[in-house]
Amino acid sequence: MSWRSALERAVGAFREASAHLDRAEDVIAARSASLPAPDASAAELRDLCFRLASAAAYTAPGWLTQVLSEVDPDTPHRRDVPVGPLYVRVGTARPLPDAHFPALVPLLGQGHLVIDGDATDPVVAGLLQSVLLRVLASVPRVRISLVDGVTLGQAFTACAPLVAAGIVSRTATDHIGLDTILSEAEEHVRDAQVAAEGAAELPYRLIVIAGLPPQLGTGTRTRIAALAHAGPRYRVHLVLAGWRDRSEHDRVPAVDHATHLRLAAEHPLEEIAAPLVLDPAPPARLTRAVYGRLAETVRRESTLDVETLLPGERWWASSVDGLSTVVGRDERGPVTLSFDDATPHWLIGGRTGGGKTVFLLDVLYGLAARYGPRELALYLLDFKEGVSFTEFTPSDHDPTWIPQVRAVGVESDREYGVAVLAELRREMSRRATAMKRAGVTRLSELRKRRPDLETPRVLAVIDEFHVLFQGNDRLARQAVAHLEELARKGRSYGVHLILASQTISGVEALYDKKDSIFGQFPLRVALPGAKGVLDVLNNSAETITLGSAVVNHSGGVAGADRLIRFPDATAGAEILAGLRRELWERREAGNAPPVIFAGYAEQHLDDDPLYPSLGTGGRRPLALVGRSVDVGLSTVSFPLDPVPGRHIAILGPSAVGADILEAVVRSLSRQHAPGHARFLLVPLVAAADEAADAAVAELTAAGHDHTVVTAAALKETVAGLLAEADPDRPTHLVLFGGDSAAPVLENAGLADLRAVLKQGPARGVHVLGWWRGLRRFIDDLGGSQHREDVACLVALNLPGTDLGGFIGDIGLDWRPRTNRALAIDRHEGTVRLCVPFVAPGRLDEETL
Ligand SMILES: Nc1ncnc2c1ncn2[C@@H]1O[C@H](COP(=O)(O)OP(=O)(O)OP(=O)(O)O)[C@@H](O)[C@H]1O
Repeated sequence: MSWRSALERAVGAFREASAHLDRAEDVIAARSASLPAPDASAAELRDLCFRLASAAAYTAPGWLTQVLSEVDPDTPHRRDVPVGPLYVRVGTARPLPDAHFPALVPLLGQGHLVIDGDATDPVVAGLLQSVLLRVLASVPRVRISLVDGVTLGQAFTACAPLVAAGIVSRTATDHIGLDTILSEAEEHVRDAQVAAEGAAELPYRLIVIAGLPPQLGTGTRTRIAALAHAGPRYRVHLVLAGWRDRSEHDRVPAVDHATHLRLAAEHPLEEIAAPLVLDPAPPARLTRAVYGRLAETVRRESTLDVETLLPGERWWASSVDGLSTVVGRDERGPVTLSFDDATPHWLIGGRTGGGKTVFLLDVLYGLAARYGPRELALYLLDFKEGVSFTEFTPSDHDPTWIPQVRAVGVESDREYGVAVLAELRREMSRRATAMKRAGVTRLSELRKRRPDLETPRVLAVIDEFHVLFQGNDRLARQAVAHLEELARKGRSYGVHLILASQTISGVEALYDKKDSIFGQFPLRVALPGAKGVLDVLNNSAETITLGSAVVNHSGGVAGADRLIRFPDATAGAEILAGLRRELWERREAGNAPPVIFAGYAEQHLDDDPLYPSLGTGGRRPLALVGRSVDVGLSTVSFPLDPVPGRHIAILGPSAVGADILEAVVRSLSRQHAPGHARFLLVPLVAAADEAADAAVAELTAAGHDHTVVTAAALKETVAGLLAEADPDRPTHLVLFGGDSAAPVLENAGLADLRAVLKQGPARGVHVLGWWRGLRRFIDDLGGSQHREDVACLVALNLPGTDLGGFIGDIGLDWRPRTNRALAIDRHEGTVRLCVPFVAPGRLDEETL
């Protein structure tokens, strides 16, 4: 609000208040002037009552003073906040049986109502319900807290629709609930004391206590009295029933600014010297109608549309000083959160179904609409089953993508997560080097000095990040090391993280550090059911509902919370599809679609980016076996050159072994001109027949010199291999089931095979085989001391310890799993986790 409108509003409030004062003075003057003398006639008293009733209707208009049993349930509730203090009717004063006027008490903006009886007395329960209805129907956005320590919440059962709509919190029925409410109110007062806004900007807060919970200490009663003393100035008010001395020695403290209602007294309100009939509970029909409408209005007004998060103009923002986006709204309006020096990384928590994915989508679309690809690069990683981030990638029905997204991992392996973190670290190093060369110390300076360098802010989102640390193994240690480095240095290099999880309390690996890595995550977002995201003493996320979040900029400490609501991005699917297309159409030429790593997906040779580019004439033909689990999903291949050991052994009983061998043959087929290489295909086991047939078909179609060698002819073929070899015309001996070769080769044939393994590559002969068992393979080699004879290995479902023992790496961390293989090149010293090439549909049949 501008200072001018604030001033105008204050002047208006002042005028209205002084008008109230004038009116009140008139009423008092009229009343004292016309107070009946002891012998005054009943007619005069009736006239006075009439005038007091008119004054009351004027002072407390509409819902505040009407007789509720006479109000039409369709009467609308008030939509604008009334200016000036509020009086509420509590009953009817009856100086004569036929003369009466409404009895009002000052409440909001003024003081409190204190009643000695509690809600176990139906008269008090009825009165409380009537006061509550009057206030709720008259004052929009009033914050109400309910306490009923005497009838287990029964006094407020009519409020259920309001609780469901989040207008009032669930009734507290014990001293713990009461303590929480008092703490919130005290915090409200403390915040208000230091807030820049005047108290008139604050929402009203009304605490209605239907009766104090049993075993309430004097401490709590003192707190209530203190709140009553300080509250009205900051718009905190109480309706306090059951406030009476317990005994002569156990007295309740005095409550300042209070109007006291003493039920048993001759004149229950001492300000009105007349008998008083308290208002009964409002008709249930009326309460239902009003509360139902209120709940509906709040729901409608608080339903946020994802469009409200998007800027009017796309890609206008610069990320030099950070990234900011609107994530939702609170009672003061839109809430913007940032990635900058103060809050470089965010930690988000929430139970399954608590809205984490939706919140992340809100953030990502908000950022993608504001910052173009030169300002922002996104890496999105999800470890759980689901489709969280796939909507940013092209699909069959929507070929568009979000141009800022570099890589998306869905149902990712931990190795993929570590690869992404490693890539981000490399990016930090590149930036550090560029900054040194440019002689600057800040990324913003680098961007100014070297506009030619692309240095967008990088945001990596890791959903269910705790999975990275499951296992407490080598991988977990790598993840911790990467994360620590990124968390500590990221802000200096424009690299930011969002870690999201159901809980962070289980991630001990990150707590074990001297200073917890989470200290680098000052911005916390707690969604419903979040555990460990806020400080242990901060329980504000415990009661929030779906669609809301507690945002805390101070590492989750109590007192620094902001309750926001955020829209359901999935409900705005059409808007977001439109936005995606719009951003996609704006992309620059050369903007590549994101690399997608879907953990569950098969990899096919035909879809490999390298495969179509393979041609004849290369110096070292590449045998393609799969795609690496790294950020770019690079192709895993073994170069087949004349160096000893350049043979390939695929090891493990999984039928995927045959598919890999087929991919090897097909990829080599592309790199030889017909007649320039020889393929000898040996189908030895039924499990490989399909793959062997497909390989034969491929070689036939390509016009290659190839022969299908039967088991019976294998011995003779192997015996002649070296003699017939021609280094300029390579020979590939392809064993589809190498484990079945030994019986047909017999000792002499095995000796020939071993000679081929030793001397073959130099003469252009390479053995490519699938052995279903490691033992058999080692025997065929002539013992593990000959393991160097086959330098290229693809391990499938072999126990990690057996494999580690064979390759001489006892620390090898290999846990066989479906759709994964370990590609080992002993010459290059690489061990790469990969998704092997399979025949389409293979995984439907494959189980480990
Ligand atoms: N702001 C919101 N308003 C209304 N509904 C919401 C909101 N946010 C989420 N929801 C609804 O809650 C459900 C769960 O949301 P979401 O998928 O984001 O949860 P999650 O925490 O990611 O769960 P999981 O971890 O199981 O994937 C969805 O059906 C979604 O429509």
